[in-house]
Amino acid sequence: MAMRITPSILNADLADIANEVARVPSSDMIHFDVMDNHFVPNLTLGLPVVESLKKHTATPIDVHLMIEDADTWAPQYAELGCESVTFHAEAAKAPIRLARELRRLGSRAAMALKPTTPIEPYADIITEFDMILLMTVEPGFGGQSFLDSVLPKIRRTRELVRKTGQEIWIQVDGGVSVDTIGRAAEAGADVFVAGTAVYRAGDPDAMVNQLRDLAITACAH
Ligand SMILES: O=C(CO)[C@@H](O)[C@H](O)COP(=O)(O)O
Ligand SMILES: [Co+2]
Repeated sequence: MAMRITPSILNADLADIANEVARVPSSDMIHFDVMDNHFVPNLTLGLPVVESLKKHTATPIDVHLMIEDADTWAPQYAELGCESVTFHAEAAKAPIRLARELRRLGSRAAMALKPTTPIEPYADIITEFDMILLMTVEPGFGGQSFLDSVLPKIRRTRELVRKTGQEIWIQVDGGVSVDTIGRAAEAGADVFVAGTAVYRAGDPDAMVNQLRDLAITACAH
């Protein structure tokens, strides 16, 4: 199984985003956290910044929308050419319609679940998505500790995905590091967001490659 690493620029120097992205050329995607201070108690960046960043990088953009009105805003990120757009199940009013709209606009469609939101109510609709994001911290801030309590949900989601026979990525986000990525990969994740671990490393690009190698090794066992 391919293992993908997507550094979160939330933890980079936000006054120098284009250069921060250029520091991690080995990344499979760049994770862009959008927060509205309603769905989560924090405020970050939005559409105009993504639009500018798109002109500076060819690396696919993986947008993570932590906003209340996902149905209105998510398609606009797809229209800007973001390769993957993730909205929260807890926020979307019409997740199936929204997923189809994102795909129609040429983006991969993804749905995120907070740590305590179960996957089972969504079992019948996961084929509408290209990726399921299982949060391994409460959304809102970088630099938190990985929640091992989410590992059984990763396993259950991997089993649901296997039964569909489709290639649906399982992403984890929050507290992913050299110490935790193996457990997440072994449980069934194959896309890893890493903010602090990458941007606090002495060599961020070497860290991207190290994390990917650790995930591959863990998955092989
Ligand atoms: O979505 C979020 C936080 O809500 C994440 O994408 C974090 O930005 C990841 O940061 P680390 O936990 O890796 O430091
Ligand atoms: Co995120």
